Amino acid sequence: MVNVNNLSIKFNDTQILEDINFSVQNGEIVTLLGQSGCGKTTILRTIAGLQREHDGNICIGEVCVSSKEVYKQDREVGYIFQDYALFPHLDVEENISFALDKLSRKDRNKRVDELLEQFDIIPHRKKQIHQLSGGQQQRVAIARAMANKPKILLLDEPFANLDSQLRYKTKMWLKNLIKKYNLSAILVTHDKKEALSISDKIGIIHDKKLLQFDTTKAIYTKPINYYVANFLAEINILPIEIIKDFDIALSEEQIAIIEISKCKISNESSLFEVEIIDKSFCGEYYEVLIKIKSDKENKLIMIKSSLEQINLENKFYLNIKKEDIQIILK
Ligand SMILES: Nc1ncnc2c1ncn2[C@@H]1O[C@H](COP(=O)(O)OP(=O)(O)OP(=O)(O)O)[C@@H](O)[C@H]1O
Repeated sequence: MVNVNNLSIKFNDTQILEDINFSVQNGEIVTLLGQSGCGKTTILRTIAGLQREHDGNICIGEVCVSSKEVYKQDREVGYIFQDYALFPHLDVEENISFALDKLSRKDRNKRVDELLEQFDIIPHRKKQIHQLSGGQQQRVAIARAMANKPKILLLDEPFANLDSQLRYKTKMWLKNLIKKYNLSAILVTHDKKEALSISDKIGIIHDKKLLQFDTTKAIYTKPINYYVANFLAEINILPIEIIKDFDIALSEEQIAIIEISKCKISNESSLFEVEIIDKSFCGEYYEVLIKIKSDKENKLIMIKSSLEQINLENKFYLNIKKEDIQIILK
């Protein structure tokens, strides 16, 4: 289990992270999501003991490891770097055994053999790193990170260098590995689909703060504000015209949103006759920008539609359900 308590970090007087709090249970996968440069990697580095200057505390299991007191080699953390950080001058076997320098030669060889077998890389044991595919390099990096049987696995953009087929397989494989060994895993990505599909919990970082930290389902269905909602889902902000007609009351701080997938157009009459402003062919569907004809704000609404069932010569309408509308903070 990992607890991050009141973590704040400055680089050269610039505040990067402020008062970050979250915890990861054993067997749990937590993903930190946020735009490039928001501080995700810095959090992983701090937990691993690589970023030593910080305020606040990191606890691993029962032990609170202020970075200066418990060094990285004693933290029981396996870190898989974004570029894998394998040693190019060492072969696969040597890369893995590098992490096991505290063991006797006999025990080290035994553990390397176990890892090569477990991660299905026996045929590659004598290969140099440049002779491996991206997927094989990643397995070597994970084998090295797992060599000392860590309690915590930190993964920085683990799928970034893999093609889409391999991404899917690796995601399932990694999820099973984390659950099998009951690890606390923290994953960093800026890919929201990846985060939703692999995580038990998600944290959204923005403007130095952890805006929301919750189970995947809760954060998706009950985002605390527009930033979180827009980060995780494809949404429309509804124009006042619609809000009034649905008899929804909004305060100054609130907006009404709806997922793009819940917005349809058809020739079936509704209160909202629409016109098409633009459409783009995207293969399986068109992205269609529409506007409610009577909307004086001229707010554009995005929908995805095959446009097949619609006769665009006739009047057509926006069909949405009141129960699909969410009221959130701006
Ligand atoms: N050692 C350092 N010294 C000074 N600034 C740093 C240092 N490490 C990181 N930063 C800065 O801190 C900010 C956060 O960096 P970090 O790598 O944690 O972001 P990130 O969210 O992981 O980004 P990305 O998604 O692009 O990898 C960036 O502005 C970066 O330039």
